[in-house]
Amino acid sequence: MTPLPSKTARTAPPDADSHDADSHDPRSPAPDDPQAPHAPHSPAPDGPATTHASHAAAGATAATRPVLSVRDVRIGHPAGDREIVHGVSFDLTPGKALGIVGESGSGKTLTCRAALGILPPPFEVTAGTVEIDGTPIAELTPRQWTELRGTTISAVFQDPASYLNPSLRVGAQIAEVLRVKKGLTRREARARSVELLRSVRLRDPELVHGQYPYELSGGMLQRVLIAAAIAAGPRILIADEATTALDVTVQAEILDLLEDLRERTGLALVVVSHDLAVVAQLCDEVLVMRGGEVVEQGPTSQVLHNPQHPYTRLLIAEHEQYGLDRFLAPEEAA
Ligand SMILES: Nc1ncnc2c1ncn2[C@@H]1O[C@H](COP(=O)(O)OP(=O)(O)OP(=O)(O)O)[C@@H](O)[C@H]1O
Repeated sequence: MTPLPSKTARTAPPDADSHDADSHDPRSPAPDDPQAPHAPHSPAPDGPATTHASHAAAGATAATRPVLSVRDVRIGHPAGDREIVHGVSFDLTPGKALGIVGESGSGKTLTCRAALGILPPPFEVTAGTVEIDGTPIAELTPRQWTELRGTTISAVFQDPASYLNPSLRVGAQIAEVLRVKKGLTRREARARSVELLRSVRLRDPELVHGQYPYELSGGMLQRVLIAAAIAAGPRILIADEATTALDVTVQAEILDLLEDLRERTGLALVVVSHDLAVVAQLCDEVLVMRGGEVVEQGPTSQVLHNPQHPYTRLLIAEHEQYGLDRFLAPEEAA
């Protein structure tokens, strides 16, 4: 657990540049075309404790129109008749951040993977819809997915080393994203990838650009992966336990970086973390999962200060042992 000040108490230095930089795990395999069936949204009969306000489509402006909309998504193994995630709904508008917390195995990662169209077989979205920019992802062709990934939606997962090609210099891997996704020339891509490495606050970006993954620490690799993930200027970034393996100082720097991107570029964030401190710092809204169910959902300060579900209270109680009050702003600590 990482005691950190709340997002209202932190300010991010405006030095990072990235929004028209780029994208996604350069080595990640092109996922299959998600042909998951989808059904019209219907409210869960016994839904979570929630203060989540759904967006009225009519009259929504660009700023209030969700870039990512998840509607009662259920994930399971159709052949085995086994449902793992029992209905998740949220809307994410530009510049907003949603935190997903909950116990191990509660379905956080599968929910993210469903939104990215990369559910591991044999799992499928068995009901509900995911829309990116108003388009149901179940209708996307593989080619459309290829275009969207990195440029509209991108992701950073734990264990960055497994997402980078060990035999290629890291700069070349970011440059490749820029060439493929942004059509930059080799020279432009190199310059831009150095800029990106600088934007994620790597101290000697020129040097790092020419290094191989094995030459970098875990924190440096995670920054490289973030640089790759934002290189094509995505509008949505899913960070799944992206800072979990890092030491406290590096974690704080990366959270600052994400917050900065969100504020400066309108990047919409989904942050999966077991750490309520991370969510308190970054997220406007939080969704609490347990056993594949959303047990509580609402504005972060409200959920953390006035939890309605016993499991949320338990999570908070566990964190309080580590000083929850230290990462909540005084005015929030009602
Ligand atoms: N590739 C897979 N093959 C088989 N089962 C899987 C796979 N991925 C996830 N599961 C199962 O699906 C359930 C939900 O997993 P998921 O990874 O979404 O949980 P999580 O909340 O992200 O957990 P954690 O916090 O430990 O990462 C778990 O029971 C898990 O064992």
